[in-house]
Amino acid sequence: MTRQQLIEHIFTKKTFLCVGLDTDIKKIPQHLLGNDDPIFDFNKAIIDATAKYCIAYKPNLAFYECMGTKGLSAFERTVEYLKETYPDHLIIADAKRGDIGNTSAMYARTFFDGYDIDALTVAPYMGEDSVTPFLEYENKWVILLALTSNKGSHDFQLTTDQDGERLFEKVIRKSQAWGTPDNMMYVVGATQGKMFQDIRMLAPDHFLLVPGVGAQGGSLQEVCKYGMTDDCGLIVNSSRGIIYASGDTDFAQVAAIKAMELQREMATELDKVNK
Ligand SMILES: O=C(O)c1cc(=O)[nH]c(=O)n1[C@@H]1O[C@H](COP(=O)(O)O)[C@@H](O)[C@H]1O
Repeated sequence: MTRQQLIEHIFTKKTFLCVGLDTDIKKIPQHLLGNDDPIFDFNKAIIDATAKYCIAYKPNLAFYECMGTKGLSAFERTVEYLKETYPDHLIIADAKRGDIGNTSAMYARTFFDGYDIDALTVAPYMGEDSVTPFLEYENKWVILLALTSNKGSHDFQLTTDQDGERLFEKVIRKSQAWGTPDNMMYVVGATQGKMFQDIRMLAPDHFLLVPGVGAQGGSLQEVCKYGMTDDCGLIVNSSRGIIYASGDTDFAQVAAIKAMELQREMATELDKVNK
């Protein structure tokens, strides 16, 4: 999906919501557990219920890989279902990959050739040659970790070098020589509040993938106030806050309500942008 297509979907549907498919067999409703593929059935119901309120889905690979071949098969079926039924939705594989160049090339082949997924989260800390193999694919996106939502983001990302530059700033500054706003986004946690201002000074045009609203307590209003651009420039993810809002037979309806609530707030924010 191109940047222009992504922007069009956002302004047409009046949403920049990404629903996180962090599907945990221990958390899905009991009544699905007797099915042949409960993880896929759960995902399908969530997708059908929320598709009109979002522009992206983000399955996190950890939740599938921990179940071995069954989990990977559920992941593959979910991706196939999305591509067949909702081809306009961006699919983000949240795998946080990155390794020496020839190994990164294998990860890129897996996600961009094999699964034909639109976007992949990538860790930047092994440097340029660990990231560039992912950038060789047309109309695919690398989403580089910049300033994450968790407490541990203070351990390294917020530390300063002798010139006063923070590590996340160095990541954003240097990586702009590798990719462009047409093929690279940055992860910035919704919990980072005013830090979005600093990010926008360095990356005024890049899309930001913003996890951390809902279960982690980040504020959508604050993210929009400091991070939104004329092109929106934001994809805001919520996983647990939507998919586990009910643990009962009504889980999909309740997920739809939660997604709709976020979509309405997003529509209000998008109305403030001159487009
Ligand atoms: O890369 C990510 O998506 C990510 C980065 C980050 O800084 N924080 C973060 O929570 N995530 C992911 O975003 C999702 C957040 O899930 P919830 O907290 O349940 O909405 C999980 O899949 C996390 O792995």
